[in-house]
Amino acid sequence: MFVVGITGGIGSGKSAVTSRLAAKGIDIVDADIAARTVVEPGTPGLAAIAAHFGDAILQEDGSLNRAALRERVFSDPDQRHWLEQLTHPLIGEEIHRQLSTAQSPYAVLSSPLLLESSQHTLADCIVVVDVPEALQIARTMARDNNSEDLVRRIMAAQLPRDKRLEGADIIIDNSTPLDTLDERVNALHEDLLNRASSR
Ligand SMILES: CC(C)(COP(=O)(O)OP(=O)(O)OC[C@H]1O[C@@H](n2cnc3c(N)ncnc32)[C@H](O)[C@@H]1O)[C@@H](O)C(=O)NCCC(=O)NCCS
Ligand SMILES: Nc1ncnc2c1ncn2[C@@H]1O[C@H](COP(=O)(O)OP(=O)(O)OP(=O)(O)O)[C@@H](O)[C@H]1O
Repeated sequence: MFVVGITGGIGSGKSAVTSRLAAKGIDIVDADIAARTVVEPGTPGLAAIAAHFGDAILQEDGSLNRAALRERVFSDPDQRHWLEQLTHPLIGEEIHRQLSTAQSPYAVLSSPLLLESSQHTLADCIVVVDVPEALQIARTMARDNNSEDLVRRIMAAQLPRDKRLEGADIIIDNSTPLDTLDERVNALHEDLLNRASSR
């Protein structure tokens, strides 16, 4: 399977790109979704988080209080590293499992931490969705109702824009209105079909 890694910082527009590729029948594996799967109620992942942070990190129904954990880990790098050493191997297994069932002409692995983690080794080609940082912050604040401070702390845990761009085989500019993205994604899809078939 030809695996296309799609990355970009928080709020850069990875989902905007992958939803358009999914509409063309491309199988999408999303690391953020895999990250949720491995901490669902009843999983060893969630049990380990509750044992480490205490039951106050759970909601009344026993599921993870994601907002509380987000505040916790993005204000304390040690706690973030603890969470990552627990979840990243589990997320990696889930990504492998999902990629192994992919059927489309190429498969997409979308991850905010593709270049920061070993996930990039799974990708035959790396696409970076790029926007200026000010736009990244504005779009994320509008989407998640998070403070600018929290968004900046999350960004500080990710690669800076210039380093991420250095890792790109293909760059998709997502700084213009959403209706202009279709044309760019259509061209990207043709390019990826060609790369996959000529490999
Ligand atoms: C801290 C958690 C509970 C917050 O959950 P929440 O629902 O608020 O956010 P969600 O998971 O949708 O992530 C939103 C965005 O935050 C950024 N982000 C998440 N985790 C990290 C991280 N460890 N380092 C840097 N950025 C991160 C990404 O841009 C991501 O798209 C969650 O992000 C988590 O479990 N993170 C650790 C696992 C991980 O590294 N996931 C990233 C994909 S591999
Ligand atoms: N070109 C655009 N113009 C205006 N708004 C956009 C554009 N692209 C994406 N958005 C909006 O910006 C927000 C972030 O986009 P999206 O959710 O696709 O980013 P993401 O990279 O998947 O983020 P995350 O890493 O947090 O999962 C969303 O609310 C989305 O609707």
